[in-house]
Amino acid sequence: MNKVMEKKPKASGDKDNRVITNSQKKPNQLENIIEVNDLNLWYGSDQALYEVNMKVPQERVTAIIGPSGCGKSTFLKTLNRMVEMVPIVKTSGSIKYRDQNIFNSKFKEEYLRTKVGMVFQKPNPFPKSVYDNVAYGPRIHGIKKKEVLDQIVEKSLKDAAIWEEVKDRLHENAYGLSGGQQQRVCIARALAVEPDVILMDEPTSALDPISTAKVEELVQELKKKYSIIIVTHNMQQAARISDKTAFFLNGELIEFANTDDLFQNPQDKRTEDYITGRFG
Ligand SMILES: Nc1ncnc2c1ncn2[C@@H]1O[C@H](COP(=O)(O)OP(=O)(O)OP(=O)(O)O)[C@@H](O)[C@H]1O
Repeated sequence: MNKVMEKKPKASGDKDNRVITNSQKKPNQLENIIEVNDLNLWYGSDQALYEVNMKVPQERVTAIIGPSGCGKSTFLKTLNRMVEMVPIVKTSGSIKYRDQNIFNSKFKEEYLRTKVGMVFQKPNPFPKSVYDNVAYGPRIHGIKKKEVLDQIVEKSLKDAAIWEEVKDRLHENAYGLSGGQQQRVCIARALAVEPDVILMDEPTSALDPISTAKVEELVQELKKKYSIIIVTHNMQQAARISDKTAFFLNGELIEFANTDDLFQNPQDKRTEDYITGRFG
């Protein structure tokens, strides 16, 4: 049974390869928007997550790191129950979103998906105009008035830092945009239904360095209003943009701490080995 390590000062260790972070935040002082308690998950008879406990702070960036196959994406997709689209999935434990257990039968999945939005690894705009991509969710929620939709589209595109680039191309197909622009349109699409939490599954892994930098900057802006949980293979990225970092290994949450602490003073030898590049 895995419990996250308690923080204690560490005497020594090889720090040569460690990632240096610049976050000065104190996320522990914030309210937690999501609380995961004793979460286990199985794909059929194969267990993929073991007794995960995590409190996700509000309006901060939480990074999920760990080697391939350790359960990062599974964990992320469990937070909005998208993982249950795989019919053989079973879970135990609880995940509370604003103090309500999302596994409770009374908790509406559509509401959860609105409040806990998701952005995927590869930009996946619909084969529609930029405008229709962003207006898609609000229209499903019954908003029909053009002026209201216009406002939502503009605000969402502005919040996703893509408005200036697309304001004259709103009615062109989103497929005509660059990959980085498409990803920000997808972020705008997620924002248009007013989520609280945005799950990002390696959102920059298909992007070039300039587009990656823009999305990273955007994440820093978005955390003023949203809570962000981001899976990344890139430890430098986790160190640059996150306030808290969770290290997963073989389906267990090995360590969850303020990003500075996790990278500079890991409490578990496995975390230290991973962040110093000894495996993974
Ligand atoms: N749809 C599925 N059906 C069965 N097993 C699955 C399914 N999706 C993932 N798994 C298994 O669950 C475990 C965790 O996979 P997951 O994709 O969550 O890891 P990950 O850390 O996100 O990996 P990566 O970094 O390579 O994307 C792996 O053993 C994987 O084979």
